[in-house]
Amino acid sequence: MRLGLPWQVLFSRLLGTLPPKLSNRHHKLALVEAQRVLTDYLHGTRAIPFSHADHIVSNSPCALSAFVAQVAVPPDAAVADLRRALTRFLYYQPVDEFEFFFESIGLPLSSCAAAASSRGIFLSDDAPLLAAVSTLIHYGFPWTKLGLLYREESSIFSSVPSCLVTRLRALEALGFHRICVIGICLAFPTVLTVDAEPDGEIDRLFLDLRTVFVDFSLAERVPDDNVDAFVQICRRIRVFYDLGSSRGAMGELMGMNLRIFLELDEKAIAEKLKFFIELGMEEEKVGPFILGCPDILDFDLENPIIAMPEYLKRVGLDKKKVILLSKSTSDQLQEYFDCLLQMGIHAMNLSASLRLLHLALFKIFSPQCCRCRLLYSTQTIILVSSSHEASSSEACIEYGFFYVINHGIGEGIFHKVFEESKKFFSLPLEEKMKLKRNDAHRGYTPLYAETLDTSTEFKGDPKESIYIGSNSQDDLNQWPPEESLPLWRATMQSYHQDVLSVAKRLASLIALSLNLDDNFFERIGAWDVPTASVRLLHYPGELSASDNGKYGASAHSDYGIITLLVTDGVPGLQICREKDNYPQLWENVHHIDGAFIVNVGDLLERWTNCLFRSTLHRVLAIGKDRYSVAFFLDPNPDCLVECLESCCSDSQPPRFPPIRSGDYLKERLGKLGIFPSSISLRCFTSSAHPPPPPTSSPLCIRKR
Ligand SMILES: O=C(O)CCC(=O)C(=O)O
Ligand SMILES: [Fe+2]
Repeated sequence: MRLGLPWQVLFSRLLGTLPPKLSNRHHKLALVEAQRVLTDYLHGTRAIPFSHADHIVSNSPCALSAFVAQVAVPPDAAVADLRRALTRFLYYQPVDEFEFFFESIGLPLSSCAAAASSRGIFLSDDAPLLAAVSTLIHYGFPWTKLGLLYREESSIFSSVPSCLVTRLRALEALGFHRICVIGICLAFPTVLTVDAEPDGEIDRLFLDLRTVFVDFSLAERVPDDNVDAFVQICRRIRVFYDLGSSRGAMGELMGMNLRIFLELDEKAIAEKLKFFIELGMEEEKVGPFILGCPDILDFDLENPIIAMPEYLKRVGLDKKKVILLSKSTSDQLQEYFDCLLQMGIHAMNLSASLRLLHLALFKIFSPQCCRCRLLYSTQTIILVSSSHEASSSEACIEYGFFYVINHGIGEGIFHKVFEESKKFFSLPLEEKMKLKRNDAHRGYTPLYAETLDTSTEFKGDPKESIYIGSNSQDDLNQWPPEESLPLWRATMQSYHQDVLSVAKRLASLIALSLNLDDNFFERIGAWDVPTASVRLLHYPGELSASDNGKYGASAHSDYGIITLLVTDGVPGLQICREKDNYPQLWENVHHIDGAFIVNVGDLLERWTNCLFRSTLHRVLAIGKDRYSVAFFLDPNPDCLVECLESCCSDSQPPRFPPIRSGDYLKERLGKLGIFPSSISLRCFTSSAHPPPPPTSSPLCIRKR
């Protein structure tokens, strides 16, 4: 039976003071002596291992004070008398050892009372608990943190030690070092309670943690003896799962946002997640959403005051326009604002603008949304299904990169293309080389055969690819033998046809956004000779030592009108918005299932006099196999590319002379050095290409 604490002691604890039995000096002395006496008692009399006894007593100051308070000693007693009195007291009135134990492992008084209610008072009566504690301490768990495990999963302390060891070793086998394992267990105590089932909750959690700590090298960013830092990081990760994110689906997004887990406050992260949940966003989507546009975490969501220009910037207005508007009168501002409202940003009360702003953000992911802008990140989403010319032009101006969803191509089709692509790239090299890229620019390019950034000292990008040109010039294409890949040809032809139609619709939207007719490109004959190609790419995960410092695809901009890219979800694609800045700032382009990542090519940049930006991009080699499928839409070689009237003025004269698309592409591809300069450009399209030639080139009088 447990002995209750005397009421005076309980009362004094509540008040945080002790009965004034001893003078201050004596009280301190008594505490030191009590610590010694109790440690000896627990070890010598109660047979607790010495190091445990020491941890227990030296980490339980409250229980120790309460103990001293019960012992009647004359205020001027000598040390020897003090010791004798304490020892005698213990002899007649044994202490509740659990109270000391729970306090020492970091559990508050209230929880230790509850936890101890069903136990006796002697720790040695609970052999499984002592065995579990020994196992954990022996592994390296800090004594004072064991409470984190007990509070959540007290069953750990009745587990068979060999099971605990097996679970700890299983974590090590996944590539986590010991301190990292301890951090994971302290933040996710359940992992010590059951073995991971394949594809079960714990297995999927490990998958994410492995991606973050090992693949994205988070573990290397933390001193390897700092358990607290690992616990904190894991607790920040856990916030996402506790608030609805799916285990097993978050690793890469988390890996791309290491800053959040290294720096931000756990509570602040939780508040941001809850903010969107309260707005009505599905819990499962909130985590990916925030990690997809992490700037949100730096923004004060609770503060309802936001300046109008700031607001306009955040709803996606071009910065230059905002600066102009900031100089306008408040009436003009209001007028402009009303105009924005009519464009679909919802009727709003200014004081509630922030809330609505986030509603607008949230809508991006809601299926019924009619207008989509992702306001905080590099990403803009356009729905192709209705006319969104305003958004498409802002996306092209601001970033040169944006996403397109609701384009009508089902994920099943992407899946098939990736499946066939993987089959092709896994053929023996000699088979693939039989389809080596021909003069019509169709066929296979092996690893290292191309360097997109010709200025780099590293030659040969570690990627392989195959081009498939338009169906109408099918005779120029090169197909793998039907016996080895029976579905290949039909899959690629049908994909080509589907994406061509999306790309043309997108080009119409772009034309509309430039105040041109939606059939502008048709009218000028840009599509007369179909010059569009699908390019399947494979970046091998295993790289050789000589690949050190190389990018899967080195920095480049694409040549043509637009590129529509889909990836298998493995990260790596990055863009640099200001290529002339030093150091260059590279931003990740995240994967969105089923969305095309679209970027503007150099010819569209020339057409628009640099209003639309052909953004520098590259692919990191992250040591993982990566597959992507690009679709390049270019104008027919005879098409004249000259500055659009709507894009120049007296103050903004044309920056580039008019040029035939074919001549431009020929010049650029010539610089790649992979084609004889005499080849006809009629039959091939542009592709991923090296960075622009030096400004001395007549073809490229770039200003940005
Ligand atoms: O693989 C990717 O994500 C990008 C490929 C690319 O930029 C290109 O082929 O031009
Ligand atoms: Fe590219």
